[in-house]
Amino acid sequence: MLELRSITAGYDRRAPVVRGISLTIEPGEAVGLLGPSGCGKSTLARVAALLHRPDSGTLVLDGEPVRGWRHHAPPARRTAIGVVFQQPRLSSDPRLRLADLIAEPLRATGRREEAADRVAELAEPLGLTPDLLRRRPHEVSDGQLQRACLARALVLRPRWLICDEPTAMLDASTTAALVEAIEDYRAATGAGLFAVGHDRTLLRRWCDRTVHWDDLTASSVPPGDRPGSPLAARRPAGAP
Ligand SMILES: Nc1ncnc2c1ncn2[C@@H]1O[C@H](COP(=O)(O)OP(=O)(O)OP(=O)(O)O)[C@@H](O)[C@H]1O
Repeated sequence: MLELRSITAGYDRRAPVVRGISLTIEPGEAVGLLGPSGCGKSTLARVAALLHRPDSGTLVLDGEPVRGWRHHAPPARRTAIGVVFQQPRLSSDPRLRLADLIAEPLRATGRREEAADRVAELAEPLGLTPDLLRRRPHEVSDGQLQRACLARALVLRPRWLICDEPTAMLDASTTAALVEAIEDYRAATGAGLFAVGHDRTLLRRWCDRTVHWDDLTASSVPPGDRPGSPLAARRPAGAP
């Protein structure tokens, strides 16, 4: 289970962008999160991916509260989660050929000898030909690079996948290929998915359950403070 409990997070402690959000994803469940641009979805996804330490609240991963973030997270924790970001170029080392980019997590965890087999296994269903695997990021399209980034996210066989608008800039056929690859991976491994996006139709098709940012925010605000509440209307201006 992946549980975000009362998470408050952001880039300035005095003005957090995520405020007291709670969300639970059951093992193997696919949950989509919809919301307007700039509301804090990516920030929450980064917290769930152990990439952004929240100001307060708890992330419980497979029954254990997370205490370390980024490079302070224990390797077993980090490798339980695969992440795909919106912009593949920002998350790819431009010096690496696609085959090495996909194998990067294996090298980083001392499993270099598995690289050749695992890259071949992942590349074929994603349409990454041997020719593409030899190229560097600037020599491939965004869609081809995003396919490689998805393969990299799957290479350690994570139990959880966090996808932050991975198909936002892609055409319909690349989107379909990525979604199918993720669905196949989940069917084969039972991995859970937390997908953030704007595309309601895609998320609804892809996920077991879709939640809207406003609903998460509403449930984190005491009833009397919610917009439209008679209690909120009666509250004097400036009252806490
Ligand atoms: N590194 C950062 N430093 C300061 N502010 C940031 C940083 N990253 C994001 N923000 C701000 O935090 C807020 C939430 O951003 P976030 O990327 O989480 O939103 P989002 O819901 O994912 O948006 P979108 O759907 O447009 O990707 C925005 O106001 C954004 O400008």
